[in-house]
Amino acid sequence: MASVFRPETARQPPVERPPTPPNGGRYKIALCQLAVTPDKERNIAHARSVIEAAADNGAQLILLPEIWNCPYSNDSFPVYAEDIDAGFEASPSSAMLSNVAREKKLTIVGGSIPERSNGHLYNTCCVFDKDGELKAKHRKVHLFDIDIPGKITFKESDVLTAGDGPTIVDTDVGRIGVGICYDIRFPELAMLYAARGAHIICYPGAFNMTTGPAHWELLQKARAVDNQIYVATCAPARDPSAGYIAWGHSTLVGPFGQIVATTEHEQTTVIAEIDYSQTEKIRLNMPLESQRRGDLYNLVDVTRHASHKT
Ligand SMILES: O=C(O)CCC(=O)C(=O)O
Repeated sequence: MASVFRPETARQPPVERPPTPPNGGRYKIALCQLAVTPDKERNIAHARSVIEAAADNGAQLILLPEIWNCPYSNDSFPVYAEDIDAGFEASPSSAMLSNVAREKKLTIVGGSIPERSNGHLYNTCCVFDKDGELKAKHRKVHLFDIDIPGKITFKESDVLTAGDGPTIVDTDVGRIGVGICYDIRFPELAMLYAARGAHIICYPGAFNMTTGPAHWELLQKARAVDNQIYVATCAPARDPSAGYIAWGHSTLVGPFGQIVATTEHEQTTVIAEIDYSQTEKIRLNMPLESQRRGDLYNLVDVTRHASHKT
């Protein structure tokens, strides 16, 4: 029996909010919109230097793009995949993130890389704490399978396996929910994170030249405003010569649905201030959580509509 959505907001008392992180929940986030090449070593070295520069500019939370260590393509995933569970020697991308997190005392939501595990490939985001410890691993739960004829066709499920759970993790900069790119299209995941007390949802992503202009900003604002929560996204920089052309536009959206900071498509780092007291204020001004009518729209009974085939 498949059941994809247990609306904790409707069925359960709200989860106790985690304590506000140090400094009243104020800190800087860096969205590192990296240029990605077919040279993995170069991508890793480049990412490291960008992260170091962001740290030197005061960032405490780093967000990287979806698939930052290789080109985004089904052909590349098996070639560049790393076995993260086999230790850092088997995963140079994770090793670098762990080292730089420890050295610079950063929380890193490490974008995503292709992961190989037990004969499967995943699109995986690793979260590191300021001691360089791997705190969580999110495997993209909704694979990007779309076909808009003449515009964009992609079928991740030809190569990748979907992850089997949401990922929420406590860090020095608060409780973070993680989704990867297409995951942002599914509001239930963001609702679940909000209900579990997340301060911010981070989505590494790589929208394209068709769905990017149509939906990228809209989806970020929707997830933020519905849940009165910070939403951060980070995309690769655009490479017009690549097989898959990314939209870029890494963005931080605040809990009122407002754009706090954003950029165009070139390689850059967006550094922006997060202030969780804003979230508290907006939730007091507009107390959606306590006004929710779970008695009217309890969505537990969705099993007959649910399908999860991977
Ligand atoms: O949802 C979209 O339009 C793009 C998603 C995507 O590019 C991805 O999941 O990698």
